[in-house]
Amino acid sequence: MISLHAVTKLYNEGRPGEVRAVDNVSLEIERDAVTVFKGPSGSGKTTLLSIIGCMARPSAGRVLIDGRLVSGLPERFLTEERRSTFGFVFQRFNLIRGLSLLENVTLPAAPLGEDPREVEARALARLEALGLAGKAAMPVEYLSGGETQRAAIARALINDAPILIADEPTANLDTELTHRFLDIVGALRDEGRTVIMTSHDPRIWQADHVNAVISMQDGRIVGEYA
Ligand SMILES: Nc1ncnc2c1ncn2[C@@H]1O[C@H](COP(=O)(O)OP(=O)(O)OP(=O)(O)O)[C@@H](O)[C@H]1O
Repeated sequence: MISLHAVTKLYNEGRPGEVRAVDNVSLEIERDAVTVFKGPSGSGKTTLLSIIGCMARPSAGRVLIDGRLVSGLPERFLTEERRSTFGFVFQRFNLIRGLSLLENVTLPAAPLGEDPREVEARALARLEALGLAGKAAMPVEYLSGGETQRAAIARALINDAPILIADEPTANLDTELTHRFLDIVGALRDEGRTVIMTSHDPRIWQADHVNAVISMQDGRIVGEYA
């Protein structure tokens, strides 16, 4: 269980242009489930995902992962938590130009000291599942928008992290690829993984694999259904 207690995030705190991006949110997110945040642009979804994924700290409130308080951890421990617990697909994909698709996908596994051949085999299997096996050797800057997005998904999955966090993962995908993505999400959940994402896409909110949909507005939770 991921628990948020009265989480608030202010940007530019105490300065002109202060923004209350997340406003006093309390919430429980089930493990082994797929949870989707929806809501208008600027409602705080990405900010909340960043806090859950230990990429940002709340200005106030607490975040617990399986009962462990993570919101107050020193930076060193937060980095470790981030690396061992989460895989990320963010809107800015941060793929590294000049490296091939396969190199980009295997990169997050480098600090973990695994056998590179095993990592590569796993990367190729993920690329195959996402319809990208034929592009493994291609420098990432030549990939299309939708291919880049799938590359980011493959990379997020490489470390078999228990929690996958994805910000608008299907924004550039057509219906066929959206369904393929949802099948992967369903398979991850069936393997006991947790998936938390944001989406503007009704195909995602209505998908069989999705267990909970949480609506946000102005930094607050305004609806929740399972
Ligand atoms: N680094 C930042 N500094 C200042 N304000 C920020 C920063 N990041 C986000 N914001 C503001 O916080 C609010 C919430 O932004 P956030 O990106 O979390 O919304 P969102 O619901 O994910 O939007 P979208 O659907 O457009 O991605 C917005 O008003 C945004 O302008």
